[in-house]
Amino acid sequence: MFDQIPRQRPHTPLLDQIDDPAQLRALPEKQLPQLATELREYLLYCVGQTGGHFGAGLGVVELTIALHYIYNTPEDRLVWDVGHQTYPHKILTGRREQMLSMRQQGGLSGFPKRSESPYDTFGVGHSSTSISAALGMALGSPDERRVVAVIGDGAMTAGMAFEALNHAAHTGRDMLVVLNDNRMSISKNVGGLATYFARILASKTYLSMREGSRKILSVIPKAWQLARRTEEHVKGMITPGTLFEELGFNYVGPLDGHNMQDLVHTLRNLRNQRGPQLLHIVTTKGKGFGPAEEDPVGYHALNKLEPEPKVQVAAPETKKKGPKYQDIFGQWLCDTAALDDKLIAITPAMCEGSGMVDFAERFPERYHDVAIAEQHAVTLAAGLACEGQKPVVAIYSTFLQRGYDQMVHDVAIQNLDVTFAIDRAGLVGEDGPTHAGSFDLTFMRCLPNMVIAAPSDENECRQLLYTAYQHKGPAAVRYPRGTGPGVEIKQEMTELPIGKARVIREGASVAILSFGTLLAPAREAAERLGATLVDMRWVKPLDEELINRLADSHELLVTLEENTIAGGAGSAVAEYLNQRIRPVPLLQLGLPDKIIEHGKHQKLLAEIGLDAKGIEEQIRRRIEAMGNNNFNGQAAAI
Ligand SMILES: Cc1ncc(C[n+]2csc(CCOP(=O)(O)OP(=O)(O)O)c2C)c(N)n1
Ligand SMILES: CC(=O)[C@@H](O)[C@H](O)COP(=O)(O)O
Ligand SMILES: [Mg+2]
Repeated sequence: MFDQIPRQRPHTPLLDQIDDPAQLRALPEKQLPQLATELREYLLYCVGQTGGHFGAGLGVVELTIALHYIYNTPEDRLVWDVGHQTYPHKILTGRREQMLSMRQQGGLSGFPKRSESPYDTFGVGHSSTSISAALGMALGSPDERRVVAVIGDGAMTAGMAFEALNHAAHTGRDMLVVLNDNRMSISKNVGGLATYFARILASKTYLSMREGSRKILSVIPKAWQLARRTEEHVKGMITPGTLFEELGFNYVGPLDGHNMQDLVHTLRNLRNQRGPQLLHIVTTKGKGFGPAEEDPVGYHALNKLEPEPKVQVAAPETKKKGPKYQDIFGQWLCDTAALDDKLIAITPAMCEGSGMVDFAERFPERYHDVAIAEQHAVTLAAGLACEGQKPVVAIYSTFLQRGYDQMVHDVAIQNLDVTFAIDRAGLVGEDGPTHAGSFDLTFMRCLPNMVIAAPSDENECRQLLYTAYQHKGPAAVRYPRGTGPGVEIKQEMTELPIGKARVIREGASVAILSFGTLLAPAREAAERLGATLVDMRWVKPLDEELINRLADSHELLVTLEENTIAGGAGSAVAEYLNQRIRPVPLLQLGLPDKIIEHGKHQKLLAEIGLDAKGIEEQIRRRIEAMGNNNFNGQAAAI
């Protein structure tokens, strides 16, 4: 057990010999526990240096070694669910010396990524895709290939996982699903499935008998079939794997997921079993690092350790960071719930990240963590709205993609009073493209009945959340990961006019129409260009009266959004301008139509021209392209 995160690279002589799993498979089995110790210590050191996902990887150190030891990876396919637990996998598959580049621009992705390694068989990041992908690989491969999906108890709560289990059983294809049950999602895992798993683990009779039989089994593999027949006779008494058995899987478990010998022997047996197999292992999230075992929520992810101070110096007065947008939402939620008992808040397993811990504690009867079930979260809200409640769905932009049909079919078409608080809108930095909220303005803007707000700062976020909540119909407010520019937040909540923008500065020739939090860099660019600057506030409905006025009095309109340009807020303005008799040149700035890899958020924005300098430069290039003689405006002269 480690209780400190090593700040110097630990001595790992055995691990240093493993540059690929073939070298791992050449080790005598008795050396595997030592390898696990070294791998765990190296993982602690690396994540201490870089930050990133932490507890989940510690929990699968033994499993990762056993899987690569028994399966002929990458020929045999190993598909990880979510993928936040794959740092040990990356270390063992040739990337040990690249780990200090984790989640940095140009460095390793924090999730499996096909372009990064042949051992990363499937790109993940969103949960519950592993069984589907693994089955697809199995059906698309020669029979002799073995395919394994590793899915957590949290990811197993998503409907998609059961869609895949259902089909896998139908096909009867040989495959293994390893259910890594640590009783944790990011928060504690919730729901009937979690309770069911807990009952299995608590069934002492089952465990002692199975433990006993497995002890025999592990040394006499041939007895495996005999014991299974024996077990059939007692199955009536004990129902640990019933759920999966009834779905057509052969259930094996629960197994101690940190017992290397059991894992190796059981996987060796299972590798040769025909048909769909499910191995249920029990692990501890954060295993081997005391503080993470004690606080698996807090150690789900880790910021990189501050370098140890050479000498104790008073920390310089650094600018106090403002609150995170998630906490502005959480505060608004509690304040509004105190005023309106019809408010019910829903999160699909992202309580902490959505800023809802306080709300959950203060209003437990009006708080629903529905587990990893975004589709259900949205339609649950629709059902609540049918009964006159005022549900608020707190959801990351990227995860809302999973509940889009429900947003269309169950909320927008029925014009139900559901408020969507959409966090992580825009680029999210180190989590990369699987987690970026790049598309929500595009996929929501086309829905009838929706109103969509894009606040530009912390106070606007609070006021627009209040306004959207008061609106009697489907309403969305999208805001980014992290903190804002640090404006004063008015406690008083005011209902703002829907579809009305606010002019920030009057200029000439160029008018910048900013949608959301890029208003800060836009302000700098506008001042340098002498341009008009507008905080549009609403993507839908647009402030058409103002757009007309600006189009009549400026030579170039510029839209700005941290959403894909394709179909985004700027496209809404373009569609509106197309109706005018006198056209006006329009420049749409936003996320380009390409995958933007992981890296520091501000650096990524600068690279795509969405920092102040880039915005100004893109506008100047457009002015030049218009031909300065056609452009009499002041901006051309600067
Ligand atoms: C569709 C989707 N929703 C939410 C998340 C956020 N998320 C990342 S990890 C995680 C918990 C996963 O729990 P589990 O599968 O049990 O893995 P563990 O962290 O316990 O190893 C969640 C909710 C996600 N990645 N994908
Ligand atoms: C793996 C996963 O999907 C979550 O852990 C996600 O990375 C959380 O993102 P935030 O750090 O923005 O809450
Ligand atoms: Mg879990």
